[in-house]
Amino acid sequence: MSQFAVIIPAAGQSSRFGGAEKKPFVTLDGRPVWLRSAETFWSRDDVSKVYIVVAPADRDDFRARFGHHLAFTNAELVEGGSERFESVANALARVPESVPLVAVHDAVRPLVTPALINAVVQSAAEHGAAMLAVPVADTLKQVEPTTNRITGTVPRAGVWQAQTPQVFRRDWLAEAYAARGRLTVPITDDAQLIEALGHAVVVVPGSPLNFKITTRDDLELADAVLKARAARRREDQPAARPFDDEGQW
Ligand SMILES: Nc1ccn([C@@H]2O[C@H](COP(=O)(O)OP(=O)(O)OP(=O)(O)O)[C@@H](O)[C@H]2O)c(=O)n1
Ligand SMILES: C[C@](O)(CO)[C@H](O)COP(=O)(O)O
Repeated sequence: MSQFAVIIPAAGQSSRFGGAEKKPFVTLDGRPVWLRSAETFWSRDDVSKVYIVVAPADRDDFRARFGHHLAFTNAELVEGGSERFESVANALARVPESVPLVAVHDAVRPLVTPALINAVVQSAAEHGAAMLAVPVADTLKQVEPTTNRITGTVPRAGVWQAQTPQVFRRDWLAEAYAARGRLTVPITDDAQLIEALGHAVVVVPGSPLNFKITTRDDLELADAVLKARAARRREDQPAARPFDDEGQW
């Protein structure tokens, strides 16, 4: 598997999440959300470095609360920007040219699995650019925001919901970010910039369980998934063998 750097943007304002605690820093089944996302990467032999992007206002608090988690890892803190793509750009500037691939993974997608990461990194190594996504399952409606009235139904054939990781050749991503000023539409994911360069981005089937924590309900869902996974692991363990009369197995 190709070596790759990982950018974990965690510098957003969590406005849809609400509350005092930003969503990457809340505890999810005993561990911070951002840590669950980052450790799935930094435990891998094929990861060169993990760049954790944190808002300047959160930096000191992050170091005080979570700095010990970064010890003995290949993680580095990077300053975030006001937009997600600015946060990614700040980290991308730190990735050496010698690193062939860069994965960008939302800090608030803590349920990503090694199998999903393997699949999307393998595809990016073959095609230059790949991302996880799931086909839209619900009917999509266009809604007028001031009246909440439906103004149309969006054809969903061929429509997929983007996830992360999104993985790219480092040179393509650097070129795309250098050219991002030419885009006049909101930039909500990194693949959009690669598409604008004219490179094909390959979609790799993700999982509905690799969802982004956006609202409080998502946190509750993520907690339930983790508890269900833990219960399944306990069930899959061989039953402890009883000792015989002589205390022998
Ligand atoms: N300026 C930003 C905006 C977002 N992010 C990160 O990008 C990921 C996906 O963004 P999103 O879910 O939109 O997070 P927020 O921007 O915090 O959410 P909201 O739009 O509700 O404020 C999150 O891990 C978020 O921390 C970031 O690093 N820098
Ligand atoms: C990158 C992303 O998670 C792909 O679905 C999404 O675009 C992030 O958007 P957000 O508004 O920054 O959450």
